[in-house]
Amino acid sequence: MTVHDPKIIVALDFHDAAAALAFADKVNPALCRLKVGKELFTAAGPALVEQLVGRGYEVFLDLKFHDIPNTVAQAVKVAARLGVWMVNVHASGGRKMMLAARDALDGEPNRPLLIAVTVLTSMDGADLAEMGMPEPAVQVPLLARLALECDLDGVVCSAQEAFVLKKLCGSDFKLVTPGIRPLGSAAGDQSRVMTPEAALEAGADYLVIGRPITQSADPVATLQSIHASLAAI
Ligand SMILES: O=C(O)c1cc(=O)[nH]c(=O)n1[C@@H]1O[C@H](COP(=O)(O)O)[C@@H](O)[C@H]1O
Repeated sequence: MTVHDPKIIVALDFHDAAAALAFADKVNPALCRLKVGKELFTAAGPALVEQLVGRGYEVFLDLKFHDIPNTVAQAVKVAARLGVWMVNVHASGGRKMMLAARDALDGEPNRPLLIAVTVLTSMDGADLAEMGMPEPAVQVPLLARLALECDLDGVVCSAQEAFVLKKLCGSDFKLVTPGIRPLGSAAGDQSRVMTPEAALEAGADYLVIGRPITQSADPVATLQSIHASLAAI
């Protein structure tokens, strides 16, 4: 199956480069984009990212930078030079941090999309309340507006917030949604979940899916069946 501009970003949450490359060899860049997060990056580092880019994949480097503005700005600049397609920061790092990150990417010949994590999809209202924050339905739009004002390209949010955010932030503002669970798959540590079909219908631009694909007995068949379910939408 070949998909133009695949909406699925597979989270390569593997322990080592060999497992990640074995997965990358089974699929292809027309079928999915790939995400390298903290586990795999800590194990395999920038060399693995460059290998995936070299194989033609659009890579989302998900290191969720959250630090003082200068540190984050320099980190996203280095990420851009790895040739990644997308990189993220935490919106809760604030306006000055996001503006510094955005400015740092100006002039980079291969500027990746810069997006901000709003509220992690593992968190619910009770988690936020004990940190003195309002519920996701309030906090996510607030952080998404801030990211938009900082001229970021989009946010990471739950698909549960996608419909509201598309109206609030406009159709060009990318909504990247983890916490995607096909019917019947375990939620695990995710709280704000949605099926792939409902997420796309709600306005999500990209669906981040990890364990339901990578831990499936036949990951390629699972990926293709999710694509088939999306094709009708
Ligand atoms: O930035 C992310 O990618 C991210 C943000 C978020 O709010 N929630 C979230 O689950 N993620 C990532 O998305 C992936 C979800 O994986 P699964 O829960 O296995 O589908 C993981 O790699 C997470 O690190």
